[in-house]
Amino acid sequence: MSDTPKIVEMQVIPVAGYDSMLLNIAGAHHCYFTRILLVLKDNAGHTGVGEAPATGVVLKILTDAIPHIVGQEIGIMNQLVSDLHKRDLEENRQPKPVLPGFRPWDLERHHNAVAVLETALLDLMGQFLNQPVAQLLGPGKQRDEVPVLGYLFYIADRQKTDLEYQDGKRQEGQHPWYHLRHQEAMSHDKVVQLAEAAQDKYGFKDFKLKGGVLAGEVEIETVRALKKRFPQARITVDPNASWSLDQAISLCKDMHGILSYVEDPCGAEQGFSGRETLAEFKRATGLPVATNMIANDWRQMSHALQLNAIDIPLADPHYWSMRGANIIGTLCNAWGLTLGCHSNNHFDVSLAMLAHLGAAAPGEITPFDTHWIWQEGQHLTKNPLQIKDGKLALNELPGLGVELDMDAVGIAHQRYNNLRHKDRDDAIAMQYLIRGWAFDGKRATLVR
Ligand SMILES: O=C([O-])C(=O)C[C@H](O)[C@@H](O)C(=O)[O-]
Ligand SMILES: [Mg+2]
Repeated sequence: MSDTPKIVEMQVIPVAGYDSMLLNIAGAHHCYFTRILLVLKDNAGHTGVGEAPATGVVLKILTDAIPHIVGQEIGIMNQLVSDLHKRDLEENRQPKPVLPGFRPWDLERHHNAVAVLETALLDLMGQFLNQPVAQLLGPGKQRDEVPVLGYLFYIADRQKTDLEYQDGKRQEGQHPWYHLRHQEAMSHDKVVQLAEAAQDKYGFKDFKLKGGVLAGEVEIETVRALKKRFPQARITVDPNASWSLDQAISLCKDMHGILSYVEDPCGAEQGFSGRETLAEFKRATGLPVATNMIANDWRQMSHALQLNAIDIPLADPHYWSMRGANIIGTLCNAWGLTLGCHSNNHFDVSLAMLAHLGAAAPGEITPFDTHWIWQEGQHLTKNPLQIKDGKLALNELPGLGVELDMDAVGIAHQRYNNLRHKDRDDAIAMQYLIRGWAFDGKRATLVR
């Protein structure tokens, strides 16, 4: 009946890259971060790719899916994606226990497999139709360039560990960013210095500070220092819901004109859900609220919207999926909200995913999060997109516009295979700084 290319091969390739000792509520980033590449080949000679965070669960779901995908036509991509979604739902039907070690990204895991399959299929479909993925989403391509923000972290002293962090040794003619991103940065001045280097290298107009690390008052001072140095910038802080509602209100109520919006300042407490406390925070401070913690699927989103708890959903295509996140963008545009995008450490396939998502978002968007500046230089594709002038510009190619560099993929895959800990666990590096350190979503990482 139909005549679209058939999928002839599906590969699930876990890969690892280097990271800096970035601090967040869950601890310190390990010297390695891990991702999964999903690679589909069709009988028209095209290769479709997607990237997702690497976890054993997602690897298994994808590997189990191979016999269901190979041999199918890309023309039934919607059905292939929804069948995986249904199988995924079956597996996740049992309510998940909320464990004491439950970290922000644990919420998202089981959606990653569906999202990465959809991305690789969209990439194939785009190549078949000779159109960029952005043209296949919702209203089609709305812009050629997508604004991204400078995502800043406090950085711990890697020399207190025996882990294999890169030292970022200064090299003749190299931009200072490549050195600074590996060095300790725990003071306001050091974070401002990081922002200056990132701004100089990538042209950022806006910044986000990852909080939940030091006392809230100290983090707010860092925000003030950033705003003083970059008065035109939109600045936000994200303590990943570690502040109490009262604390969040008292820290932020006088920050109008300094904080443009606040990301997950507080969360569930005393019998109230995070959606309820964010709604109260918004009413009490009048500051716009962004989230990647309490509106991560349609049911959560409906509660968040009914409570008027959020202004900026950070719709990450790695768990909303490209099309799901695009629908959030459409909803934002129609309802007076603003689309943003969450990220985790990622390679350059994900960078292209963010670019296409942003390019297809109708209306105004807030600059997207991306961790790419911490990884830039470790590409897995030929000619990765560049952040210039604080923006990601789409290339002219169809699909996602990426071509894997299989030598680089092979090295990153070998690196993954050699790892003892393959799933993200920020407690490992953190325990070098504080013996026996354990995650507590309500206590800043270093306030122990
Ligand atoms: O906005 C966020 O919550 C994030 O970017 C989540 C990430 O996992 C971040 O906390 C990190 O990289 O440590
Ligand atoms: Mg966040």
